[in-house]
Amino acid sequence: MRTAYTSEAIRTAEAPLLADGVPLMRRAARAIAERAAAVVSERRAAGVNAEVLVLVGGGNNGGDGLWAAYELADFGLAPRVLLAHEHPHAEGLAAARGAGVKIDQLADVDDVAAYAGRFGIWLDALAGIGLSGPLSEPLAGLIDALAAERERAETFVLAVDCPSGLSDDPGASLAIRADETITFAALTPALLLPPACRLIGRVRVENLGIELVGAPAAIELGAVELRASFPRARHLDHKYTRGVVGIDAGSETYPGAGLLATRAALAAGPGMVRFLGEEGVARLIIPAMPEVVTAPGRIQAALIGSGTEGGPRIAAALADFLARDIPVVADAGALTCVSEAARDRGALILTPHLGELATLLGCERADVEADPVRYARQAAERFDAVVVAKGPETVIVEASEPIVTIPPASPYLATAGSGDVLAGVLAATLAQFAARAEAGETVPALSYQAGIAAQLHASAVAHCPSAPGPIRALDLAAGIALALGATMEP
Ligand SMILES: NC(=O)C1=CN([C@@H]2O[C@H](COP(=O)(O)OP(=O)(O)OC[C@H]3O[C@@H](n4cnc5c(N)ncnc54)[C@H](O)[C@@H]3O)[C@@H](O)[C@H]2O)[C@@H](O)CC1
Ligand SMILES: Nc1ncnc2c1ncn2[C@@H]1O[C@H](COP(=O)(O)OP(=O)(O)O)[C@@H](O)[C@H]1O
Ligand SMILES: [K+]
Repeated sequence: MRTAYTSEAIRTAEAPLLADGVPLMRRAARAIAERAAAVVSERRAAGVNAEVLVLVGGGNNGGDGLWAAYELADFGLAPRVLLAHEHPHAEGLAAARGAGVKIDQLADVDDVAAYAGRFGIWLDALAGIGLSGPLSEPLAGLIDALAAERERAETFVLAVDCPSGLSDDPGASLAIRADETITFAALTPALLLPPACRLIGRVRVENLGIELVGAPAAIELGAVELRASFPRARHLDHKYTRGVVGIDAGSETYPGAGLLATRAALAAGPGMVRFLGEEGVARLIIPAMPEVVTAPGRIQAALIGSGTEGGPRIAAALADFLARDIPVVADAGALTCVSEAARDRGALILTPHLGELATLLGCERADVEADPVRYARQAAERFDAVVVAKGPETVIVEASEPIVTIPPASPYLATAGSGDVLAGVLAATLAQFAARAEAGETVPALSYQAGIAAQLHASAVAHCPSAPGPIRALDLAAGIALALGATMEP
């Protein structure tokens, strides 16, 4: 599991070490310089420009850069420094000067893009976790110019702590895209969450002995958590203790969604799947999946809406499910039926893709794509719900819990029916955790459970016969059972 902490939490954790005089900056600089030296060697071997420019801002991030320049000079690599601030870190500057590093002032440079473009490697140490508020000038203009030049010249960028401009806010986008980021203490939310996480390249965390305390701001669940947390059948289980899921999905227009969601729910291993949707869809499901039960009865979690366009019947069925005080996944058409007022009811889990999230909030899709976390948070608050925002990255928001995401999944998941499969897996997963909770066991938060389900969905791709190529949703549904089986191997 990867975790991200706010810059405030990181500062708090650093404070006692700094008070004890632990040389954190020197350690950070050493790690950066070692990695930069390795990049120099690789580029020299490839016969490409390996001249190093260190971009230095006014805070301790710039201090890291100056000390890294000192170390690089010590390695005999003759880096150059561009000071973007009038008052850079004094000790770092003295050390770099003392080591013979050539230093330029931004004010003396006519065309900064042309100047920086002469170097093959940039160390971006303009700003780190000390950034407060939106970027102001002259830093904003400098980053903008260098971000464009970097794409033109195919410079290798090594970000110090974070691409300058990104720390806490994953919606920030003004930054120089990095090939690699070396971050200290811990990841910050922007390094883990979209869209900022797309700008950081390969990331390594140099902990420097800094111990973070308290809950992280965001977590990334992966294969390890899927294996460790997914409920397994036990000797004394019967079908009701394994979890029963109710599904109302599919319609005359989109019957396939009902089939896919039901097939995926079965594959995710609950004790029973009850199909409670339209009769016409049930008539297709039963011959294909005879283990599905159509009789009403007890359920421990529900899915409603995949393959429907909402409307009064879905709205009433959603209200019925919620009145049972069980977790209810509202997908696709059911998203048009959720109301802000609902209280005293079971947990509501919304699974919008980014277009549906925009519709739900009455805003533009482009705005949601530019900052999915912010809008998922808004929806979670407004509808008192857990929001699973689907897209190139999955972002799951629940009040008072860390934001949950999963590692990058195959883009072939972007295929019709893939969301129906996720909805089925999610409801079946929630039913299994709910059954455990009923038995008195402590279970993780719903957002964590949903993250486990999303990871199972993503893992199923590798079990499709056509993987790593394009997949079809029906194979994905079958792949769920195979993925789950693989995680249960001893
Ligand atoms: N606390 C420590 O001693 C350690 C800190 N480290 C480094 O220090 C960094 C944090 O240092 P600082 O707290 O000095 O802060 P930073 O160096 O990250 O940022 C401060 C600089 O950004 C500018 N700035 C802030 N907000 C701005 C805005 N909205 N628009 C434009 N410019 C803005 C400030 O004028 C200042 O020049 C970390 O990211 C890390 O790189 C590491 O050396 C490890 C130890
Ligand atoms: N580019 C991508 N990379 C990885 N996963 C993606 C990408 N685009 C979409 N997905 C995933 O594919 C699924 C698509 O769901 P959805 O849009 O509801 O599809 P549908 O309604 O057609 O079934 C979601 O789980 C989403 O996170
Ligand atoms: K930086």
